[in-house]
Amino acid sequence: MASTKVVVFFRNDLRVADNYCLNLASKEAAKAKERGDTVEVLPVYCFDPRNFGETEFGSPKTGAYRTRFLLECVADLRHSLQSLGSDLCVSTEAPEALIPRLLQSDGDKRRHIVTCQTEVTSEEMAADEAVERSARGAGGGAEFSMQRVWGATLYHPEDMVHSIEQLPEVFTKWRTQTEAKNVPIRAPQPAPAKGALPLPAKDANAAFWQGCSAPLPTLQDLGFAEGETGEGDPKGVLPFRGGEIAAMARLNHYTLESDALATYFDTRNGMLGADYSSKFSPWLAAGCVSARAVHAACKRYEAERVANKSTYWMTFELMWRDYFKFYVAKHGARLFYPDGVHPREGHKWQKDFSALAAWKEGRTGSPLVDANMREIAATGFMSNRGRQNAASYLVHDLGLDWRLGADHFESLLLDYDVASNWGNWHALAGLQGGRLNRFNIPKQAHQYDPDGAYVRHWCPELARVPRQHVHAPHAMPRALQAEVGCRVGPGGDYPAPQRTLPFSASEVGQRHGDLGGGKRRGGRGGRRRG
Ligand SMILES: Cc1cc2nc3c(=O)[nH]c(=O)nc-3n(C[C@H](O)[C@H](O)[C@H](O)COP(=O)(O)OP(=O)(O)OC[C@H]3O[C@@H](n4cnc5c(N)ncnc54)[C@H](O)[C@@H]3O)c2cc1C
Repeated sequence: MASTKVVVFFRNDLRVADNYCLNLASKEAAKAKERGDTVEVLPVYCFDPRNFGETEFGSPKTGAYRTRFLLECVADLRHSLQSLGSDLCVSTEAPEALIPRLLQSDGDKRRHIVTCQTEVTSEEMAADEAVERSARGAGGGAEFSMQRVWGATLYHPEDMVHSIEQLPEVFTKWRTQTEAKNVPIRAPQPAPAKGALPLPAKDANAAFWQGCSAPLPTLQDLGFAEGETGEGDPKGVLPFRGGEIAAMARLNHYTLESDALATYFDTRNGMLGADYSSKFSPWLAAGCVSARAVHAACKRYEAERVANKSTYWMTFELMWRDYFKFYVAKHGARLFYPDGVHPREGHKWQKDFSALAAWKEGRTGSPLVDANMREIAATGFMSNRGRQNAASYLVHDLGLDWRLGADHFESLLLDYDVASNWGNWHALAGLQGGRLNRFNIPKQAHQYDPDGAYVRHWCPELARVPRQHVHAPHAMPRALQAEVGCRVGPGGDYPAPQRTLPFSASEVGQRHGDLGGGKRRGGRGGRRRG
């Protein structure tokens, strides 16, 4: 009798519903059974040591908040797989070390399949190439195939107007083409049926069973200090919990339970509270929910409640997420320019580490930037409005290397996604062509935090600063500073503003006109007010 083994190598697709690799495995298992083969489906998750070291700029590659969230996602996935009659083998080894051991077996006629979600970024691609090399050699003559399945986006590349190689360089062009041609969004698929993912016999495949009975690592096993829990400050927008069940609860909350989706267009530039935006991003990034499942929930909401600009806008935002994935897939790697020199502009980015430290710690003297930087440091989350401003400040006001900012976000963000993070930073740094998106921070602060409620939330030293000074406390007379308990400057309660680069003549129009208004993105055609 022949034997088939299918390894499902999970990474950023930590769910059972609408999981293309699990569906592939269940189909392969059904075919093998039909042929009369013995068949094993071996779901695997590795806390890959490469993800728990340091980045090349010296930040923890995966900070404590995201690690805690990830541990919850993996625990939830294991539980869901068990309820389908399957299990999850967990390891702290690199996948290319573990997976070959799962494939070792006796007998002559063997088929080995390793399936994983297609990745488009360098480190992830290198990891699955290493798995492919080691797994191919492991079976001692077994027939081997590595099956990468596209699953991370709303649109499938095969359905698009153009191939990824021909992706328009500008988001708006891609979006309008996609909408004009009515490119279909595939329907989400259900989880495999109970029993569709057969496990090995209990006395076979010891390496697999060992990984299934292994408890999940703790934060300390993954290198975090004693006492580090990865829990964010309760002042954060939401107590994010990892896993598919929590993702579904949030999806239901934002749509049918609270009707927040119906006003999303008007609230999406907020910074305080749970429902100004969907907060789907951490679950999307870990793959606890697919973009297609979010889209399907929005369509259901439209059918049952209301269809308006807000309900459309959620799909619009998911298209941004898609676009960055496709853009990175087209251009490759992390869009790094190794010496910091952009080939088009010959611009040399600065590396002023004391200014960088002040930005990271939220003591730049610009309250909007500081409040946002303190929020991300305390919780692992920051609103889109905050990210746009904090990034613009680092790049255009301080003139620092954009990669230092992207690296810091990579370390801290709960929703870190390689393409969305590096793609947004790259765009904000003005490296995707077209107009430079420099934000006028004081103007943004007055527009999006008119009463200073947000900056006071994260900068308690501004608590008693009057509304008219809250975004520029340094401009308060000394007597008023003393009266409200906020002395500005060295040795005081709040820092004086850092020295920032002047706006150039060509930016003045943007500063006072263009950039004060709607939510914008980098790149030509980035205007966003509908
Ligand atoms: C410098 C910078 C770095 C960023 N890094 C990341 C990141 O690592 N991971 C990440 O998911 N998003 C990133 N974003 C995009 C955006 O800020 C977040 O997706 C959003 O704030 C998450 O909150 P939400 O789920 O409530 O968003 P909502 O406003 O509710 O949007 C719904 C979904 O649309 C997608 N989306 C919205 N805006 C964008 C965008 N600009 N780019 C890509 N997708 C978008 C996200 O999947 C989001 O969950 C970054 C933006 C900037 C400016």
